[in-house]
Amino acid sequence: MILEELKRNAACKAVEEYVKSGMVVGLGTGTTASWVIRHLGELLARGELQNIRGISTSHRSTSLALESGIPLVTLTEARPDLTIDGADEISPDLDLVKGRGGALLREKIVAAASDALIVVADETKLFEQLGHTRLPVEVEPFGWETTLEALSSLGSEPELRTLAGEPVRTDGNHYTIDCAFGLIEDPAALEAEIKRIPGALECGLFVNMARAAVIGSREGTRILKPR
Ligand SMILES: O=C(CO)[C@H](O)[C@H](O)COP(=O)(O)O
Repeated sequence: MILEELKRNAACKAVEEYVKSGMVVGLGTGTTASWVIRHLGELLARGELQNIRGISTSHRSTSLALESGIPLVTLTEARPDLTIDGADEISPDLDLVKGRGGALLREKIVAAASDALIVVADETKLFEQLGHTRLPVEVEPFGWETTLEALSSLGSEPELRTLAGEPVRTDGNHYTIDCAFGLIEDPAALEAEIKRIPGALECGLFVNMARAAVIGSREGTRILKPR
């Protein structure tokens, strides 16, 4: 089974298990979250779900939601009953690393405003400990070099995210610094340390936020709860 099928299976199961008619749903960003948006659109078109409104976490997800026929609202108008989003790493406590897709600040704002966060992923995202991939930190472009130095002094190897030699801009017009910390012993403590840096707007550690993870694997799709 190819990875894309595992992501799709997880996304469809999460929608069918957790989304009820009338809900406001936070729409994540990334390839797995895209399957969530498509499946929500299909169920709405078939009348199996009704009166769903989405709150999007990125321009990409906004375009896909509108193409899929999902009416969108903003956080000014409503709060999500739940958010379904992908992740780059998932620990047994369901702590997460997110942000490889460049939307972590808006994703965290929407997830924090939701009654529940449900993660969707394929089985390659499960780890005993977080820190196998670089931890993304969304930063203010002004003085980003000093923010990079501060992230380095926390013990990471930080790297500004670039494309064709230019800094990549998030939807909020910020930069992202990807930090190699190695294995992370205490995600909550690291998150707190990073957030003390003035130019660091938000980091990709989502600690104690996910209520469940729906995981697509070759043996089937399963739902994990925090350990
Ligand atoms: O955090 C994210 C975007 O900021 C994504 O949810 C994360 O990178 C996972 O993406 P994918 O489902 O494409 O593997």
